[in-house]
Amino acid sequence: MSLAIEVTDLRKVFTDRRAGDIVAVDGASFSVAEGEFFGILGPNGAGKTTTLEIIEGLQTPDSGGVKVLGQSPWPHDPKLMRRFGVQLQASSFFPFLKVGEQINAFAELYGVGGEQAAATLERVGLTDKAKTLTSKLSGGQAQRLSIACALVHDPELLFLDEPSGPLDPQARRNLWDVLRDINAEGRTVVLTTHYMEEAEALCDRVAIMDSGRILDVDSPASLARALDAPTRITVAAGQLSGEQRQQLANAGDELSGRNGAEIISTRDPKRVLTQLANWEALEDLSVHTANLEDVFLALTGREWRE
Ligand SMILES: Nc1ncnc2c1ncn2[C@@H]1O[C@H](COP(=O)(O)OP(=O)(O)OP(=O)(O)O)[C@@H](O)[C@H]1O
Repeated sequence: MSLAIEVTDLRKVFTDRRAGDIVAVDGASFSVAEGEFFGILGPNGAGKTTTLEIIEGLQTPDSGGVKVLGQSPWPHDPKLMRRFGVQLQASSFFPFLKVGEQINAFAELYGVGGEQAAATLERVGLTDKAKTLTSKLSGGQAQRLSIACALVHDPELLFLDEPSGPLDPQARRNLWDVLRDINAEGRTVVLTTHYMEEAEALCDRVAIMDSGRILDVDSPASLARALDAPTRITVAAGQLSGEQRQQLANAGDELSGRNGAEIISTRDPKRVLTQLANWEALEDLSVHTANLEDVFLALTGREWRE
């Protein structure tokens, strides 16, 4: 397996006149395989952007090492920089340029022809917006244009910082489809996010970051499985008789109640679901298996807040 990125014991401290030293990145190490969809997931201020910008060569670390496609990102090597794309914030577009002009400007910057610019616009579904001013795009369209600009020179590796930050759920899902396709073409994609759902939906592996540290790295499913947490089955309260509740407890299930709901924590969800169906106690049924939120809670002792 070839590595697209290797990060070793990275550390970056900012000195703030008021707050003093802020350790933004505190000994972070991880690697990303070629072709992988990799996420850095963490709450606000975790150090995600700083880590990403160091990898991109936009910031230098105080200590530690980074290799991108086998090379250090500093000092800048134009040959290396051509091999990756960095999604700029949509707000950094020139507001008086039309969509087509904006992507052509990027294409020219990279010495890429207009045909490739048009194909990239098509790729993100913006061909019919080529003559629209960038300032008139919706949030989702602007995000897709910023991805097109980062892709126009056909890079092997794409970096995205909070790509779906301001988007509504539908626009976010459209963007996820675009990102999945980009990764399916064989490109490595690295993104930062504070949306658990986004990390779960897109990433092969996720680095969970908090207070500058990488707490764990694995696939979302493996991280959740490692918790070995019971499945929580919830139904509306008042549907189970005392005898039925006792039967569940005798089988080792834990019962609790909250907000008019009966919560059954079990190691044997199949049996419990069969029992509930037999007892016709399925009103407001929901089944919760451990997810990244539970992983974060287990790793930090804090609830996840988006
Ligand atoms: N240039 C800077 N000067 C001083 N402090 C900084 C600077 N850049 C980042 N920080 C601080 O470093 C810490 C990590 O910031 P960073 O932006 O990397 O986190 P993040 O996980 O990307 O958060 P967010 O999702 O809010 O962008 C924060 O406490 C932030 O305030």
